[in-house]
Amino acid sequence: MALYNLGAEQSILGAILIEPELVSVGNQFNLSVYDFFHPQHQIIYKHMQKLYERNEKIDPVTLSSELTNHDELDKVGGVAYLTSLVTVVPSVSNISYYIRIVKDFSMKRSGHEMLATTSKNIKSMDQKSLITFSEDFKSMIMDNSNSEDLVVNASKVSISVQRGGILTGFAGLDALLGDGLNFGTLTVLTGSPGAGKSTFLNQIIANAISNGFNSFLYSGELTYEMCMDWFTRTVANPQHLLNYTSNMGKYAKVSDEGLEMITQWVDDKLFFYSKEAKADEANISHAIEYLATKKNVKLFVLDNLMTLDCSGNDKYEKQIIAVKSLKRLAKKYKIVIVLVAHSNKNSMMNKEPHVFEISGASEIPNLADYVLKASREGREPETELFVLKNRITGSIRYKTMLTFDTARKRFFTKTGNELKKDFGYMPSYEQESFD
Ligand SMILES: Nc1ncnc2c1ncn2[C@@H]1O[C@H](COP(=O)(O)OP(=O)(O)OP(=O)(O)O)[C@@H](O)[C@H]1O
Repeated sequence: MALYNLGAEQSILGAILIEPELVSVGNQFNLSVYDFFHPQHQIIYKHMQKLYERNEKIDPVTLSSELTNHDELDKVGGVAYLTSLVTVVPSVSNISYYIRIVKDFSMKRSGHEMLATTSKNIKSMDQKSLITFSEDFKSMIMDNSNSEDLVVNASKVSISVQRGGILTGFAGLDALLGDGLNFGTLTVLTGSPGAGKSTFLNQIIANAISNGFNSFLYSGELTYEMCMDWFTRTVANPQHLLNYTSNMGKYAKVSDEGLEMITQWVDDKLFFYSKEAKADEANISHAIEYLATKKNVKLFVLDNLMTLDCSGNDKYEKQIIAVKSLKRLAKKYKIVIVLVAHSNKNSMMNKEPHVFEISGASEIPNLADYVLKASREGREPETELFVLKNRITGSIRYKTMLTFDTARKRFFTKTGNELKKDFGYMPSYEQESFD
C-alpha cells in the first residue's frame, strides 16, 4: 500500500506557483520539506520557501532560475515539470485540504518506520522500553497533528458536566475547598512523619467510594494487607467491629462477615498499585491512564513522592518531571490526584506552616492546586489540618482540628457526624436494621 498521494503533493506545489502567498498556509500547518514523499517535490518546496523568505516572486520562471543556480533543475524534471504542476491543481482554495492529506501520509510513514524498527527488536524489549516506545509513538502523532488540534474552542467547553469534586467527608474543609477536591486538580499533602496523612487519605478514599467514585492507592510504605486492614477498620460499622483489650491497650478487629462484605463492596472500585511493578513515573502514569479510561477511577492517592522512582538527572529534576506528569494527567482526565510529600526538616522548627516547607523541589507547591498540611504537634489524639494553598476558591489559612478514634481508625470533628457515618458497604436490607 502506497503511503503517499502524488496528486495532493503536486496540487500544493501547483497552488503555490499560482498564488505564492499560499506558502504561509503551509507554514501555518507546519508543512515541512520531509512531509513530501517524492524527492523532487522536497527539492521544489525547499526552494519555494527560500524564495518566500527572501521576499522574491514565486512562479515557474523564478523557481527554475533558483533551481538552476543550485544545479537542481534536472533533478526535479526540468521546466516542463514545473509548468505541468500549475495545470494539475483542481482548486487553489483547497490547498489546506491537500496539506492535510500530505501531512497525514507523512505521519503514517513515520509511524510505519517506528513500528517496523520496534517489531524487529521487540523480542529483546522489556516493559519499560515498550512503554517508552508507545509514548514516543504518541508524541510523534501529536507533533504531526494540525495546528487546530492543539487548541480548543472555548465555547465547546461545558462546565456544567463535572462541577465540584471528591468530598473529603469533613464538611467545613469541603466547603472551603469548593465542594471537595475539585476534578482536574493535583493536591499535595505534606506534614511530618506520623502526623496522620495516610490515615486521613484512607478515610477520603472510603468516602469517595461511598459516594460512587472509584479510587486508587499507591502506597510506598504499606503492604496490601495493611492497606486493607486500615481501610476495612475505617469503613466497618459497629456490628462488624470486635473490640479487644491487650496490654498495649484497646484495639478493634473487623469480623469475618464484615471483611467479606467490605471486600465485595470494593470489588472493581478500589485498586492498589502492584507491588511487583517499579514505581516510576512512566509506570504510574500508565496505571493512572488505564484506570481513568477503563475503570472509571476518579481519585488517585500516591503515598508518597519520596518512594517514587522517577527519571531525570538529579533528585529535584526527577520530582518535577513526576509532578508535572501528574498535573497533566489530572487535567486531561478530570481526575483528582493527591500526592503525599514530607515536610522538610527546617519547617518542623518553624511555627507558621507555609507551602515551601514541602521537602523537595520548590516548584512542587507552584504546580499543586491545593496544598494541605497535617500536623500532630498539638494535644493527642488530635491532628491539625491546614489549607496552605487553594487555587480553586482562593481561601487559605484554614485550620481544622481532627480527632483520631483509634478503634474506628477514623478522624472526626467536633460538629461532624464522622464517627456515626455508614459508608454503605452493607447490602440495603441489612442497612435498614442498622442503628
Ligand atoms: N491524631 C492521631 N492521634 C493518634 N494516632 C494517630 C493520629 N493520626 C494518626 N495516628 C496513627 O499514627 C500512625 C501513623 O499515622 P499515618 O501513617 O497516617 O501518618 P503519616 O503522616 O502518613 O506518616 P508517614 O509520613 O510516616 O507515612 C497510624 O497508625 C495512625 O493510625
